[in-house]
This record gives sequence, structure tokens and C-alpha cells, in this order.
Amino acid sequence: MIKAEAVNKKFEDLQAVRDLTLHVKKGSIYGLLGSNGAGKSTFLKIIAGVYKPDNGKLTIEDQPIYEQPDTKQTVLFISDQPYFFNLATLQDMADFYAGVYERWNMKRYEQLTKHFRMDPKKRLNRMSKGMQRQAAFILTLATMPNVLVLDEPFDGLDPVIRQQMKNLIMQDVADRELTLIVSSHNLREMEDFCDYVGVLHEGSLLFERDLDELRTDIHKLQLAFKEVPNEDSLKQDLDVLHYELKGSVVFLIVKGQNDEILAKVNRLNPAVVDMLPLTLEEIFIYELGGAGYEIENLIVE
Ligand SMILES: Nc1ncnc2c1ncn2[C@@H]1O[C@H](COP(=O)(O)OP(=O)(O)OP(=O)(O)O)[C@@H](O)[C@H]1O
Repeated sequence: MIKAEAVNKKFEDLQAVRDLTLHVKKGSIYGLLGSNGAGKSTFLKIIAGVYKPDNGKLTIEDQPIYEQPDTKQTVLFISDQPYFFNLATLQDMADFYAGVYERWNMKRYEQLTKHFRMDPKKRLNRMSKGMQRQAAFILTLATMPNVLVLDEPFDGLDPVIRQQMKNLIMQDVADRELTLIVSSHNLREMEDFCDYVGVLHEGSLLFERDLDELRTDIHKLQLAFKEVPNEDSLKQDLDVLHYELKGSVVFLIVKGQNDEILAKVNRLNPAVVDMLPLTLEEIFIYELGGAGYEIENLIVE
């Protein structure tokens, strides 16, 4: 659906996006994580057709987007600082969108405005940052997009509105195969929302994973032994990412299939075996720790 092939973007001497290749499948949510200045906004602006890549190729449903009004009809971008016309109300913006976007759905706009208790006659520049962001969401969702490109979309929204926005988006993903790419600094924010995550670092993609696969492929084990086997025999046949011994209890983070891991571990006759769920944060620490990346940059409450 969204295909970036070896995309580059430079600002004078600064390589903001470097040889970036990334695919987002139709009907999926891709979370783009990265610390300040990693290149997220620049890359999202290339996807949205705001910037032209210096070289490489960016297509959406096999169509280019830069200077292509037809593609832009169904690819909507909410930047980290939503823009509205000076002095405009939400209703003024809705009327403008209705004239520009062929699939504009006035009924949906009215339903969402009511749902979020927005006053359509109030000037947007007199609204709070969070309300302006809600207004941008309402306008965007009412255009019935095929693709949404969202830059730090939940910043400034309170937890209730944030969850409602996520639910609305997930509903569109389920009902109409909406495709999303969304940036964030916050790993936890992405955990319950994305199907795929990629980490951008100095303009390059450092790490990319399917979250469902990740959750089923990496496990945390707590093993208690009467007599603890030595570290080497424990690690034998297992793809161990982390080992820790506390008294007679061994903690392991292991890659692989659940049943196979348990079968191998049980051969060592542990007195107790506990398989515990791993958070996305833990997975990233173990997977990215080795790459020397400061994962703490991504974990923000
Ligand atoms: N219009 C511009 N002109 C010059 N340099 C720019 C421009 N836009 C971005 N940059 C530089 O490109 C690099 C990547 O910036 P970008 O905004 O894409 O990062 P980001 O990952 O979105 O960061 P943040 O999380 O802080 O928003 C930064 O070093 C930034 O200073």
C-alpha cells in the first residue's frame, strides 16, 4: 500500500532521511518511533506528498503522491501542528473541505462534532491545543481517507479523548481497511495500537517488527531449580537474549516458539516453570540493547 524505496532527503548538509525502505500493508497500522530529530516528520511529509524525496521512490497504491492531487484526495496528513485558516471556525473549515474532498461526508462530520462536543461556530484559534487536534481529527476522518499519515497525533489530548480517537481509527481500519502510519516518541502509546513498529535513528530504519509475531516469538521465563544447572547447559539449544540468576531462580528472555522452549527447558527438570508476558518495552530493550541504541529515548510517559 505505502511503499518507500531507498528514499533520501537532505536539508543543506543534513541528511534527514537516509536510504529508507519501508512498506505498510493495506489495512494495517504502522508506528514510526524515534527520538527527537530522528527524521520522523520529514519522512511522514514525504509520504504525505508535502516534500519531494531527493531520490528514491514513494508510492501509495502504486501511485506517486508528490504534486498528484488525485492521490492526495484520499491520503490525509495531520501534522504535529495542525493548520487552519486564520479566523476560521470548525464549520468554515468543514465547508472548505467539502469543496475540496470528493468523498467528504457531512453526516459523519456532524456526528463526530456532536460526539466530541465541539462548537462548530467557535474560532479554532481560540481553542486549546487539544481541541484543535480534535478538530483536525474530525475534519480528516470526515474526508473518508484510504490512508492516514499522523505526526505525534495524540500529543495534547487527554486520556479519554485519546482512547476515543484510537477507537475511531481502529474502527475504520476494521471496517474500511484504512491504512495508517503514525509517529511517536512513546513506545507505550504504540503498544496497544500498532500492528507493526519501526525505529528510525538518524534518518535510517534501525529496527522493524510485526508486533504480533514479536509477542509470540519472545518469552520471559522464570525457572526454579533444586540444583541450578550451569549457565552453558541452560543456554544450550535455546536462543537466550538475557540470563539472570537470583538464588535458585533463573530468569531468561528467550526467542522461539512457546512449546519448543518449554520442551527444552523441561529436560533440565526445573521444580517450577513460569512463562510470563513481555511488554513491548522489554522486548525493545533486549532486542535493541545490543545495537547500542538508547532505548530510554523512546520510553516517555
Ligand atoms: N525544513 C527543514 N530545514 C532544515 N532542516 C530541517 C527541516 N526539517 C527538519 N530538519 C532537520 O532534519 C532532522 C530531522 O527532523 P524531523 O523533524 O524529521 O525529526 P523528528 O524525528 O520528527 O523529530 P521530533 O520528534 O523532534 O519531531 C533534524 O535534524 C531537523 O533539524
